[in-house]
Amino acid sequence: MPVNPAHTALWPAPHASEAVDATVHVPGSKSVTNRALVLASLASEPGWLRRPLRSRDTLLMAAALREMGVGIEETVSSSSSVAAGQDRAGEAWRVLPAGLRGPATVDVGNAGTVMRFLPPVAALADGPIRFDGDPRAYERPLNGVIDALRALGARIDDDDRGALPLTVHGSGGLDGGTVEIDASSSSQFVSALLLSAPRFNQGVEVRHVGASLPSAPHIRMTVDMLRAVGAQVDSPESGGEPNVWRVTPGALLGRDLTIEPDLSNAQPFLAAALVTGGRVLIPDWPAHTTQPGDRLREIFTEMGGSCELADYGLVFTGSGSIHGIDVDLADVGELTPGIAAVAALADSPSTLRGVSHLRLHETDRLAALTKEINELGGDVTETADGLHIRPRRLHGGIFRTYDDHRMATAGAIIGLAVEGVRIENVATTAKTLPDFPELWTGMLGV
Ligand SMILES: O=C(O)C1=C[C@@H](OP(=O)(O)O)[C@@H](O)[C@H](O)C1
Ligand SMILES: C=C(OP(=O)(O)O)C(=O)O
Repeated sequence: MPVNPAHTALWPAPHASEAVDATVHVPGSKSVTNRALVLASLASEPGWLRRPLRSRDTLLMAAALREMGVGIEETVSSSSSVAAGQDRAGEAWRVLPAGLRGPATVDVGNAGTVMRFLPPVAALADGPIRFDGDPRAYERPLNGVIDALRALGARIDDDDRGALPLTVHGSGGLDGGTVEIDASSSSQFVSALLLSAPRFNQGVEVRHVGASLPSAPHIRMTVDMLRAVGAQVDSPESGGEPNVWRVTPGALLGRDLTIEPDLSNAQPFLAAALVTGGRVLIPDWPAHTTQPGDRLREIFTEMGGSCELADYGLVFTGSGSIHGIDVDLADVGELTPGIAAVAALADSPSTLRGVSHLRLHETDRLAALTKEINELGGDVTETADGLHIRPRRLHGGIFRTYDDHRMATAGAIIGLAVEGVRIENVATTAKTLPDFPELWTGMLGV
């Protein structure tokens, strides 16, 4: 876990001297925004994304699609068809699909969604598309996407490591068909193949053959969003075979979609209510969603809070007590850092299971959480598939983030309860939540 010397600035994490009582408007979902951008780019007519997330991961996605020829216009919507309040930020993206073409170069940064969702799009383009990214992106698994695309008819040059950098030699179309993949290291392999599949000549049948499959809600999000733009998809949830998805070839509709708030990015704010015995309202929390962050209502309730979901949003209230939890997080792995931070402050031990694949996320999250919480006096041990966390009295110190946005927000949660926590490179939250420091201090009224 190398530390980037350019990112050693220290941010004094605010300590909460009283219970928080705040309303926090959380920006749009990364996962929904980046799927919506891909689907709108593959559609046969223009579409709108309203309240898109503007963060490093989504701006990289938009830039990459533009590089391949798609028009993505920034608009301040004054359309009378937009319901009052729908466009609070006054911002939307109008997506104008066009013939996809190379040569082009895509910078994936360290965005799993960009590095996995776009090679299948590139296979549909006419011309070579080169993919490159952050050093960490070279270490993140991509073999499931590369091998599957080759099996479906694509020509790809890589260095045989099954990872970045690589060039997809698009030939203007892809045969498609049936493919077996092992997606145990990332659900994004499945999502990637499904998202572009309506444009493959034969569509696709994806058969996952690995031992386990993380992040099932994210695959359901892919299936739901495909269906919402007119794709025909068979999935295990709709009565199909387990671990098999089929997408029929066909044209996609351009939609007018308002992006839901990012519920995984709501996590630190809900955690603040839990840790301080306070209350936080997150407006626009969806009544029905495939976002994994919705599981926080149940997980943080078990850890000591209570919540009320109403038309206007979610009110989450802490009780003043924080309890440990024994929980399988395989479906909701991206919530692990925030849960670990709360667990370190609880009144009993926790066991977090089912998340060995987090070792291949933005950083090795199991190692990073163990090291950083223990450096503040904690008692965390790594298991084969998660963490054991025995709460101890913590002290201040530096909390390193390893270029991982969720490490930064985890450190901020601990800082609420522990004086003198300083977070290295809080700016790394720009990956999915550039406004995090302002939202955090705004919530605390400091
Ligand atoms: O499809 C998506 O939008 C995501 C899927 C998950 O990836 P993994 O299955 O690789 O964990 C999740 O952790 C990531 O933050 C977003
Ligand atoms: C794992 C994550 O991101 P990515 O989309 O880069 O995989 C995350 O946001 O927690």
